[in-house]
Amino acid sequence: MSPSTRTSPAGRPDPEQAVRTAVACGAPRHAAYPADVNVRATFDDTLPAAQQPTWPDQEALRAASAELGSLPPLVFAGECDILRERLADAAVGRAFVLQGGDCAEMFASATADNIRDRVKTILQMAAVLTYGASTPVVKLGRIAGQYAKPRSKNDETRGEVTLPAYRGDMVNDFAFTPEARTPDPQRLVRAYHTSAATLNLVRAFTTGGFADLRHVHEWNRGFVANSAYARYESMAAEIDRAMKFMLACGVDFESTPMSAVEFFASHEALLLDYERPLTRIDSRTGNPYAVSGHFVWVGERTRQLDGAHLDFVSRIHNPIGVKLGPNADPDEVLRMIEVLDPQRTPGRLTFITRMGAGLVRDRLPRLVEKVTAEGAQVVWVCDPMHGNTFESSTGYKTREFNTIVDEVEGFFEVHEQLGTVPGGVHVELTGNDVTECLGGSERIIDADLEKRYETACDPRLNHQQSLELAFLVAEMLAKRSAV
Ligand SMILES: O=C[C@H](O)[C@H](O)COP(=O)(O)O
Ligand SMILES: C=C(OP(=O)(O)O)C(=O)O
Ligand SMILES: [Mn+2]
Repeated sequence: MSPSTRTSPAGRPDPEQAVRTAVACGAPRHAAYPADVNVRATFDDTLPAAQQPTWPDQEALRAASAELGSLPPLVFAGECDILRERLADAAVGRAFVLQGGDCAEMFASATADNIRDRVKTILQMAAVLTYGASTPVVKLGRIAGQYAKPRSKNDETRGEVTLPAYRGDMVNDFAFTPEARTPDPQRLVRAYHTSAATLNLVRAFTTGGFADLRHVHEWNRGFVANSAYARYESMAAEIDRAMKFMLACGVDFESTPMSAVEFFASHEALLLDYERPLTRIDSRTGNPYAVSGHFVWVGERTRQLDGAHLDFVSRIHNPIGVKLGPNADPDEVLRMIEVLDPQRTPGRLTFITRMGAGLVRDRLPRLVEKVTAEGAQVVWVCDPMHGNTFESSTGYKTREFNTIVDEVEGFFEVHEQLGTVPGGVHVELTGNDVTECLGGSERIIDADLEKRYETACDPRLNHQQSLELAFLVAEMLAKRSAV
């Protein structure tokens, strides 16, 4: 029997063998996947993968992986292609990206109210940013898949007790008991189903009338009606006039994009035991896509050039991101571009920089200069959260609102000086009135943090702080488009 016709024990053509044969015959890597093959077979399992859990039960892991491999995709490859086109616009300043949501989603928090309030917050921010930027805003949730966390320590100690660190609901439970902290592969399957339910509701909210710009604008007027936010009243009034102008011109507010908006799902592609079985061949093109979300990114702790995460995202055709911290080496970043975007496909690659407010003006320019000189047209997105985390005097992991704003300002200044495009912002936020980040016009102080500190990992901007940030970023954008 020739290798290409060898059959699996079930009597069907052996897909893994077909892939091996195609690769051996010199087929390019992406063309090597026959259309009905689960591409898992082709990932390089020998590469080091940082930040993976130690699953105690390998048999249970195999079962969970097989189950994930048989479940339908959460997103359609065609939607990922549309997002890539939107991101291509953001790379050249014809759109602006707003990426936001929880640091760590939790199964128990995937309720209708929580999902609605998060979507509502993002829609409100997007409306303000659209006005400031005078361009469409690409709405990208950290949602429906953000269930795995990299950690700086493997263990957590409380008093005399040391247990494995919480690594996200996809891996273990936040409760501090040995049972809860033991990684359980069935959680991978639960993450899939919770993501499916979340995405279903997100799609309903964003296409079923909830996102009508007239409602969104009314919510924003409610926000500025609070005297704490009076300084944003003039921009809200300008938007009001613009809305009335559109109405007078006969703009149909029932139609797309005034009422049904595009909303995309993203998360960190951290857990390869989740991402690999959820990678599928697009029947239209024969190309592999991660179908766990429209956009996935590789985090600061897992972006090693010879590591399994960059290898994974190099093989999928989704638009992808890589986080870059203050120690990112410009030459390393150029090599990343070669691996991840060899064809220089517009919208394919986003760099999400998280330098810290104190370093952004010093460290970002050399990266942007080198990448630009190379001719790569990436999207530059500012994550002003992850470089600005510290422990409060009361022992909470927190961030200061003004420092977050300062990093975004630094990001805009750098791009202004270099004549390059600030393509978007990436924030950890919730629609709830939590007290996790300090400051903002509500003046949250250290002593407030204990009142509603609900995050399972990093501190999020609450609803009001998120809107306030949107108004401030809109002002920065408006200043830019005015010159
Ligand atoms: O977003 C995630 C955190 O920054 C990351 O998980 C590290 O957090 P840790 O230092 O609490 O482990
Ligand atoms: C872990 C995260 O970020 P980073 O990889 O930038 O630290 C995150 O986005 O939650
Ligand atoms: Mn985080």
